[in-house]
Amino acid sequence: MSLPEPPPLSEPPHLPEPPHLPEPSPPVLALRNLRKRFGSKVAVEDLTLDVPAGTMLGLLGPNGAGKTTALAMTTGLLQPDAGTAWVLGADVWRDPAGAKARLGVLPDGIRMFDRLTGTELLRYSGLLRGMDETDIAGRSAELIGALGLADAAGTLVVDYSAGMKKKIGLACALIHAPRLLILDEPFEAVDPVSGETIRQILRAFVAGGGTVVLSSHVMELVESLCDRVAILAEGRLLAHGSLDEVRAGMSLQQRFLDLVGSHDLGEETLAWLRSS
Ligand SMILES: Nc1ncnc2c1ncn2[C@@H]1O[C@H](COP(=O)(O)OP(=O)(O)OP(=O)(O)O)[C@@H](O)[C@H]1O
Repeated sequence: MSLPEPPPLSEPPHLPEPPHLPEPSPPVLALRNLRKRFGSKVAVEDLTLDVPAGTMLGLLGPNGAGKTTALAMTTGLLQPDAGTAWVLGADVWRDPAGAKARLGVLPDGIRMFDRLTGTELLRYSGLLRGMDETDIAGRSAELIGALGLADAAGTLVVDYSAGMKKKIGLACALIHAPRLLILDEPFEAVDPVSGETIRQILRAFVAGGGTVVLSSHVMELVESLCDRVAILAEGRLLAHGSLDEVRAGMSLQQRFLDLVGSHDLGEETLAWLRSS
């Protein structure tokens, strides 16, 4: 007996081509398992973090959380006990020149060559970066003007106020137009007018494709300026991601307190301070 012919197989339905998704670009900053101890004190433990291009990340944490230690390991200022840091694919510890060429750094408690004037310090920074004199002169004048330091350009940096030192340090970090800025408390001691100028500079830098990592204790500042947040406490990363992911529907302040813990003072604490 002959079997009936099987029905002809229908043509597979024509599926539309999947949309072409761009390859995700590699992170500008990649930290892997960074660790630093000072004696028995764990300053940073197993820190792993990616910072994508064109973003501004706010690094938050209570005093002593490990922020400065983490940023110092990231910028080649402090040798980690373990782990690695890459800046645009360059290993900060194996290829320091490659990494630092793309990096602008404002360290905390900077020891600057403060027997130079502001203009001389900027020129020195530019020369260190291999810039030519004409570019240095043009960019220095622009940075000094933008940061409100024109009247102090010829003054020795040792005679600058804390806020002025912060601003000339920021100018030194910017002069070679880096791709990644790492700024440890850039707004500390800076007056509100200069603070607004710095915000504008950083926003324009990111809009132009640059990437910023900054540490701060000011939640409102991070909330209004940064699109990514990382929270560190006792050397460990408690949360990181986009601002909305980290906030999880709360204010950043509340989320921070929930994560790191707050402590209410009891009625009797410092009772002697009350005058009545
Ligand atoms: N050179 C050092 N020697 C010994 N301990 C250190 C050293 N540097 C930092 N530490 C310790 O490591 C821990 C992390 O300090 P770090 O300065 O990184 O914190 P931070 O988050 O930047 O603090 P802050 O917000 O107060 O500036 C602290 O307990 C600190 O005492």
